[in-house]
Amino acid sequence: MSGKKFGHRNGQIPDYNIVLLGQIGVGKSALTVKYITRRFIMEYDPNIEDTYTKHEDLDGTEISVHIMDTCDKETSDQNRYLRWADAFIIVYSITNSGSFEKARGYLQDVKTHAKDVPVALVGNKIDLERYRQISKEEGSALSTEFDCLFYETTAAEEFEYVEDVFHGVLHEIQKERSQLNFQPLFISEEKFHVGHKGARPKSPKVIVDKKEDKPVKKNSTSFKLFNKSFKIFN
Ligand SMILES: Nc1nc2c(ncn2[C@@H]2O[C@H](COP(=O)(O)OP(=O)(O)OP(=O)(O)O)[C@@H](O)[C@H]2O)c(=O)[nH]1
Repeated sequence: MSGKKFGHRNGQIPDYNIVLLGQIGVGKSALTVKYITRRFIMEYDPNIEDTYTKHEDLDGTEISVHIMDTCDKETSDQNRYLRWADAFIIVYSITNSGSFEKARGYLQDVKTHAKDVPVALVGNKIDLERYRQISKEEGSALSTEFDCLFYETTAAEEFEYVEDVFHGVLHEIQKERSQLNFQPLFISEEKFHVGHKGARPKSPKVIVDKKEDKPVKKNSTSFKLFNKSFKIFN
């Protein structure tokens, strides 16, 4: 325990919210559960959308990682995650070219509606190399087009494949936040601005602590609005 930093504000452990998006069957649940439990579990109910929590040590600082494993439905409301996310992981399967096209659609949506939020494009199932339909070069080119991180991975083999993805994304969030700390914070009646970026309020969310296997409700953070605009320097 010694030498570990606990949070950065009010002694609280900082939250890192990650949303996984992608076509059904690409392995969003498998990647999430592998990251949380280090185990590969074969089957999940595709209709369940959960938020999982894991405590992490990020370069000696304790953080809470919250992962929303979405289910891909035409009717689903993007607002539930767009404003909540600190980062997105957009998953496709390297064995399914349709899922790659779907990933492109998600990249377009996220880059349009959640500008400046870190994004990683992830090609999953590289253990199934013999069924590959999307080359690494195609994946990399798409990530360059959308200026985001790129990984190929598998939930079915070593934990490190999955850990690399999540740690890369967590570091990206950390980088983004440290840049924001040096920018002026504007508070207006309408909305918050941190520098040129809109701050994302915390949505009410249900945390499923897999250790305890029961949902834990978290209160939403309330914001106090002022009549006038203030400029605060951190
Ligand atoms: N071989 C292999 N199979 C995988 C991998 N990741 C997931 N799968 C399998 O692919 C199927 C779909 O995985 P899910 O994790 O359920 O996919 P999802 O994206 O969450 O999709 P839904 O749960 O249907 O919303 C399951 O049978 C998994 O066991 C992987 O990296 N390699």
